[in-house]
Amino acid sequence: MKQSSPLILASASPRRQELLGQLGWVFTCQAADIDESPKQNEAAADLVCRLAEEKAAAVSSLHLGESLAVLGSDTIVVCEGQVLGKPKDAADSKVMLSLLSAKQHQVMTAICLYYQGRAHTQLVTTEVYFCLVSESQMAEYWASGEPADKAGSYAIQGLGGRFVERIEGSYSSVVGLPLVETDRLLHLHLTR
Ligand SMILES: Cc1cn([C@H]2C[C@H](O)[C@@H](COP(=O)(O)OP(=O)(O)OP(=O)(O)O)O2)c(=O)[nH]c1=O
Repeated sequence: MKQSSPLILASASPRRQELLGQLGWVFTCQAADIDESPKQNEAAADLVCRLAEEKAAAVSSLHLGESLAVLGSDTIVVCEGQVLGKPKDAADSKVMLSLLSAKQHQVMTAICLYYQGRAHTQLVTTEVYFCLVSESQMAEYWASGEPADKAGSYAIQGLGGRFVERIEGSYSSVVGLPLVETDRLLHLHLTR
């Protein structure tokens, strides 16, 4: 069956592009340029949902009058009530990995499908358990270049996988796009 509406993934992330590709939907990509700073006293769940919605809405607004669907997504790491985005530098990365070391934290990914003027949003939370990470491992890891564009300063799918003892929840959500929930959301509102 033909897909009902063209679909745009509002993202510059090659990981999200690859994950959405796994689901077999036909789509194009367009990066959303939004301010990702949190509001004062904004809860983590509210922040990640708002950013996914703003990414989808921002790309939608570039296509006014066109009948298309836009999928936005955002990922944050939350540990002991602190929200971790992407690290600014090596020192910031060390602070983040020290916080995560030998502890449990949450990875929250929100997805938002913007379609026919409405936002359909879902939050997926995964529990991640880190092993002890030494200072030399933190420095070596920063030097690899991998943590720089990753929320919480690690990538489970890369070298950072060595820090992850176990997870409870969705692996693909930690990488940036929860496969089951995204497919369900798209099927609910679009046909193909
Ligand atoms: C925790 C973790 C995060 N990440 C990534 C997922 C997200 O791409 C990134 C968090 O930044 P985001 O701001 O969610 O996304 P992005 O800037 O990469 O892409 P865009 O806004 O254009 O869609 O961290 C991993 O790749 N692996 C991990 O294990």
